[in-house]
Order: sequence, then structure tokens, then C-alpha cells
Amino acid sequence: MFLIRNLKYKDILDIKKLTIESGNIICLFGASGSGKSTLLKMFNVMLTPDEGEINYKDTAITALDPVQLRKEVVMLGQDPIVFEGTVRDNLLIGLRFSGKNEVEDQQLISLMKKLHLNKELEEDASNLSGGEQQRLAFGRVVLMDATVYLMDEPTSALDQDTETAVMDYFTEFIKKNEKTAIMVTHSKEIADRYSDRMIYMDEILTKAGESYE
Ligand SMILES: Nc1ncnc2c1ncn2[C@@H]1O[C@H](COP(=O)(O)OP(=O)(O)OP(=O)(O)O)[C@@H](O)[C@H]1O
Repeated sequence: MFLIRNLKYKDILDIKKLTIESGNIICLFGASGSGKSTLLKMFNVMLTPDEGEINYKDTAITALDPVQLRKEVVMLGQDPIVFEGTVRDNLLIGLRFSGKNEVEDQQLISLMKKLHLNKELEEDASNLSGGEQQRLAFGRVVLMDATVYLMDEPTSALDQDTETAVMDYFTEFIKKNEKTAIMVTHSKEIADRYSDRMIYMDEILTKAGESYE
């Protein structure tokens, strides 16, 4: 699905080769500042490498229309974005962006339940706590029905029970619908429990010309 060759970006990334297969849940691991978020942003051209190439489904990512690509490869950033308006507005805004049909309130309520988000659809989103806003942004991204989900520490603000509920739901969604998730996490437990593959930053960053498949 993704193939990286000879990628260099500032003095942050230097990756000789990395392949990511579709239909997997991949956890990206590494020390703070090792370039995990930077790498994640390369997969939907929020950032472009200084050198080297990234292919998405056998096409150079730079040859693709970035707006189109970001509908297929969606990203949930480290700091969840909350838009002005209600909980409903926030859940639906991603669908509007991707030109997809809006969904019924019932579906939104059911999604919120799965994310342990006990709020009314009419509630002003700015009233939500940090952890609730993180789940709201999570819900918005999941609804976009993308092919690849880039998730940057998506459960960092959640207590353990809520994190488990959100991850149980999300990983089932990924598997059932044959999606791909590339997720940055600091939690070894989350990675052990949910990932098909773990990628360690210190292994993919080039050392003495080695490459990592
Ligand atoms: N636009 C930029 N220009 C220059 N340096 C940057 C830029 N963005 C990030 N960096 C630096 O690149 C390094 C990697 O940052 P990145 O956010 O990718 O790390 P990370 O592994 O995701 O860290 P964390 O686990 O703390 O979120 C850091 O030293 C950061 O300061």
C-alpha cells in the first residue's frame, strides 16, 4: 500500500526502505522527538520529503491530488481539532469535506455510545473536556469512511477504560471493513494488544546503510 524509498527529511528522517501492507493495524513506536508524527504526516502529504519517494498503491504520492488523497488517507492529529458549533456539526464536518452523504442522528448517537461519549448532539462542542474532544475528533474521522487512518496518539487523553472501549471499537471497525490504520502510540500495551505489526523508529532510520522491509 505504501512504499518508501530513500526518504530524507531535514535531519529528522532518513529511511532507506519501508513497506506498509494494506489491511493491517500498524503501531509506530519510538522516543519522543524520533520523528513519528513527521513520518505520519508524509503519508497524506501534509509534509513532503526533501529526498526520496513515497508510493501509495504503486503511484508516487506527489503525483496524486492531495485533496483527493486526504479523503482516502485521513489523519487524526495529536491535538484534536474542534470546530465551532455543536457535537453534531463536528461529527458531520468530515463527511461534508469528503463530499459524502450525511448520516442520520441515530447513527451518530450509536457511534457516540461506542466511543463512551455521553453528550447531546445539540451540545456546544467547545463545552467538552479534552478527552471528550479527542473522542469527538476520533468519531469525525471514523465517519469519513476512508481507506487509511493515520492516528497520532488518538487515545492519549483517555483513562484506561475509555481507551479500551475506543480501541476495541476502532480496531473492530478497521478489521471488519478491511481498512488500514497506522497509529502512533506510546503505549506498549495498546500496541501488543491491537497491532498486527509494530514499527520501531530506531529500526527504520538508516544506520550504516541498512534497510528495513
Ligand atoms: N517543521 C519542523 N521543522 C523543524 N523541525 C521539526 C519540525 N517538525 C518537527 N520538528 C522536529 O523534528 C523532531 C521530530 O518531531 P516529531 O513530532 O515527528 O516527533 P515524535 O516522534 O512524534 O515526538 P512525540 O512522541 O514527542 O510526539 C523533533 O525534534 C521536532 O522538534
